[in-house]
Amino acid sequence: MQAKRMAAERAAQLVKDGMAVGLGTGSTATLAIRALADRVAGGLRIRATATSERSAQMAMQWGIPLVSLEELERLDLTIDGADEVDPQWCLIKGGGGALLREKIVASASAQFIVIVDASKLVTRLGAFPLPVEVTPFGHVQTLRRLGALGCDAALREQEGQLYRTDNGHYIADCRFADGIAQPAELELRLNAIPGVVDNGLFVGMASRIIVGHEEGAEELVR
Ligand SMILES: O=C[C@H](O)[C@H](O)[C@H](O)COP(=O)(O)O
Repeated sequence: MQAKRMAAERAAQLVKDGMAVGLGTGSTATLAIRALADRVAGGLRIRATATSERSAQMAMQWGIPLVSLEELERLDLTIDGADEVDPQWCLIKGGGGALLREKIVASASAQFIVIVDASKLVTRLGAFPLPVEVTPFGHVQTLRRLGALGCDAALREQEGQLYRTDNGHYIADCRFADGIAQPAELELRLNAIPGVVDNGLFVGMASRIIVGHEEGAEELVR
């Protein structure tokens, strides 16, 4: 947790007065929301929009002024975690089920700051099952077509029920036995399947990657 905190606190320092900020989802993003809340309590003036109901709840509780994405022309910066980061800065996200809103918010941001601990750095994506958000309608067909792309696709469950995202969809966690060789191509192929709303591959989106360690944080250089 300390390493995640180091990355989160470094990212929170990048936020300047007057910025519109996207708040990510997950344990690392939560630490960034906390760090930002402390800065807001100290006088920083920002407007923020959240990538999940959970993050919105925390931000509200901790005194960060929230607006809907629709009220913002653009975002200056979004801070979010990731499940895997490869050497080309391609990401897998969605372990917490928030990938769709995360991708919408990140793509509306001038800067997308990714915060991770070193355990998230991989040479090839795919040891972490790729989350794909699918519509409940037709999901059996959709999963079949996902499987035809060479993965084992299983619907995510939570407490014995099918997991539902904040958008009311299911998540199919897709395991590719040999990992993901071509993330950019796979992202497009997945999204071309009817019934797929979006997938957790984030390609060419990260502006900065901050890696936390026990004693500090470093920025990856490309
Ligand atoms: O849907 C969740 C997000 O993509 C998270 O940012 C991702 O799963 C990383 O979460 P954590 O910081 O808890 O490892």
